[in-house]
Parts: sequence; structure tokens; C-alpha cells
Amino acid sequence: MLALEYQSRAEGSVNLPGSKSIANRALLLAAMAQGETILQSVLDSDDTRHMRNALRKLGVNYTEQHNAQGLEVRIQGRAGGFSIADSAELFLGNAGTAMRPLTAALAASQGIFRLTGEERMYERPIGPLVDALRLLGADINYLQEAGYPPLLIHGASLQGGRVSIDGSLSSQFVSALLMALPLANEDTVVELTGDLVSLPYIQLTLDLMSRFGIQVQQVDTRHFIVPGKSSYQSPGEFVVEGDASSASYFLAAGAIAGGTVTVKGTGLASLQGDKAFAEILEQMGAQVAWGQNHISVSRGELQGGHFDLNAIPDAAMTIATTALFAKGPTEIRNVYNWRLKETDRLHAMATELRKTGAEVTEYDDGLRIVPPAVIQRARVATYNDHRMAMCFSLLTFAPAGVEIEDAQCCDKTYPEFFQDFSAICHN
Ligand SMILES: O=C(O)C1=C[C@@H](OP(=O)(O)O)[C@@H](O)[C@H](O)C1
Ligand SMILES: C=C(OP(=O)(O)O)C(=O)O
Repeated sequence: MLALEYQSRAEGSVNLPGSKSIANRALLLAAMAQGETILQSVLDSDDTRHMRNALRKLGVNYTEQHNAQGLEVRIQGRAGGFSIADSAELFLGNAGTAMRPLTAALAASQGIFRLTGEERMYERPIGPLVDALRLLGADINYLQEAGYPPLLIHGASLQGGRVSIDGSLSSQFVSALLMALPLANEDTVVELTGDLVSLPYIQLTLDLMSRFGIQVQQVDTRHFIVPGKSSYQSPGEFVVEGDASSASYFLAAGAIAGGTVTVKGTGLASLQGDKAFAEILEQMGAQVAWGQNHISVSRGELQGGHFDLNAIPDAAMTIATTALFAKGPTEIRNVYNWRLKETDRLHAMATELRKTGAEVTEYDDGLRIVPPAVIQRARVATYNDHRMAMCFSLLTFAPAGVEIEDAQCCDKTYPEFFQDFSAICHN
């Protein structure tokens, strides 16, 4: 249990760790590309370790070295899919950005692959992705419950042509399919169905594919054409930008208790949708200054509000704890898929926010949070969810402080979070 005592002020700057979403995409695309890729500032955390270990088991040659910018990974690309002589078991923890993309890439590779993970991974759906891949000729079997990992994949050649995929539970299904389709035998027209979620992550995938030499044609918001029989091309050196979701905890600290807090590594030029978190803070009353590659936030009189946060589901959790410091209620809506992530985040968040004295209504797709007159000291359970540990750290700015159970679950995306966070906190 980690006790965070009262801190009256937030001030300083932080060099963000690399983006999880970009690192796991870049690692996979570099492994399938023609030529050597040197990835710089790669996030070194559980989620990217699962991807890196999986690539190693798939026979990808790479070296790792720490330098001043963080982790450098030099990858010898395979100029195509993966090929192993017999079978491999890949343990992917609870990393959605490893499980979903590898499922698609391995369905189009050679060999027999068993994809396993933590218990929670077996409760996170993958059915819509498997359905789409099967339509293209993939041979994928569920080893436990239909629609969920673990999976047994017999690599096959994917046909291409036309395919539709339901994007209403996770954008990762769409991203995974798009990234694997250059391995198919012909071009593929992809149609997205359902109420789409987390859209900026699909754009991120298209941007990364383009950086690795594959141009996807976007016909309209629901139709894409991906060239088949194509190989990714190494961009040479590629620098992973700072993680915009990780930035949210520091920016919220500035909004609540600034001083000015600056995050370095994400900003106007960032490819990540979660940079929009700073705009929500601004709407709540914080002062925000943008640079190409940094964002600074200073304190303002924070007001609650009504926000549709479907586009920024990860940073949205930080709005829920920031809401405790705002005047008036905050409603966060259209985040139904919080229920499918590291834990049922709607339920977990409602339960833990109530411990502070807040009045919380849990909807199917969101929360209404009425802040308490005085925030109570809570012992916050984290449900093995890194973002629960990180977003509740903001309660250090309440005079009562906060206690966080199993705080080290932040290892999933940000092992040094509490060191970096304490460096901007002052009493
Ligand atoms: O594609 C990605 O890198 C991600 C997409 C989002 O998931 P959903 O599309 O499931 O909302 C996000 O929550 C996750 O942390 C990373
Ligand atoms: C939802 C998340 O992770 P994953 O990539 O496992 O989906 C997250 O990081 O908040």
C-alpha cells in the first residue's frame, strides 16, 4: 500500500515515457518490414515487453540498449509475415496492443501459435477480429470460451477481397486487421460496422502504416482499401513520441494544483488522440499552453461539465478523478467500453470514487460525479489496473491525502510513474 500525503502544489516538467500504442505498433511493423529499423525512446514496460518477447519467440532478430533517450531497439525486418518451423506459445499478459495485432499478423503467417495471457485477458473480447479474419481464410480456434483468448492459430494465407468488421467494442480489432492485411494475397476492402469507438487509434494505425511505407486508401469513414501482397518498408530510424495518456496525470496535477506543469514528448505535432485531454482540462477552466512537442497546464477555477469522451477512453479516467476538485457535477459519457479493459473501469471507478465521499451514478456508458464538500482520505483498490493507480494519485492534492493499494500495477505502461509524479509534487 502506498500512502500519498498532502501536497499543496504541482510544478515542474516531466520527460514522458514512450507511447505504448505507438511502440507496440512500431515494433510489430518493424518486424514485418524490409530492412533494419532503429526504434528510439521505446517504452520499457510490461505491455511492450510482452510484444518484444513474442517477437523474439517468432524468430525476429533485434538488439536492445538503453541510451539517454530511453530504450533503443534495433530490429532486422523479415520483409513479410512470421515463419516458425513448428509451434510457439506466446504469453501476452494483459496487453491488448499485443494480443489483438499479433492475432491478425500470425493468422497470416506460417506455423502454429498459441496465444495466452493473464486471466483478465481471457475476459476481454476478440470475437469480432477472429470473425473477420476467418472470413478471409484464417484458421483460429478458441481454447476456452468462444470469443475470447486464449487462441490457437494455424497460420494460413489470407485471401483479401472484401471483409467487414464490427468496431463497436474496440478499435484494436480494426487496427489489428488493417496492419495484417498487407500480408494478404490481394487488396482488401474493409468495411467497419457498428457504433465505432476510440476512433483516433484507427487514425494512429493508418499514420504508422504510412510511416512504414503502406498507404491505406480511406474511401469514407467506414471503408478502407489496404494493398495486398505488399511489404512494409523500414523508415530507418523512428522515434517513439511520449505517451499522451501518461501525460494526463501530470497535466491534471497542473490544473488542480499548479504552478505550471509541463509534459515533454507530446504536443500539437503528436499523432495520439489523447493529446485532446488538455482541451478538456481547458474546458474545465485550466490554463493550457501548447508547443509542437510539449504541453503546459496551470491551475484554473475548475468547473465540472458534460463530456463525451469516446475518443480518449484512457485519459478519460483522469477526468473522473479531476472532477473531485471541480465545482459542480461532471458527467462522462459514451465510454461503455471501459467495461472491457484492464478491469470493468466503470464499476471500479464508481466504487473507488465513492470512498472519497463523492456521490457517483454509474450509467451503462458513463459516470456522473458530484464532488464531496471535503474529499475524504480513501484506501483505493486498483483492480490490477495501472490507470486506477495513476489517476487516483491526484488525490495527493486533497488535504486528507490518499492510500493506493498495489500501486506497482502501473508497470503495465509506466513503471517509474510514482518517482516522476513525486518529482512535480511539492508541499
Ligand atoms: O489501439 C490502441 O493502441 C489502443 C486503443 C484503445 O482501446 P479500445 O479501442 O479497445 O478502446 C485504448 O484504450 C488502448 O489503451 C490502446
Ligand atoms: C486499455 C488499455 O490497455 P490495452 O492496450 O491492454 O487495451 C489501457 O492502457 O488503458
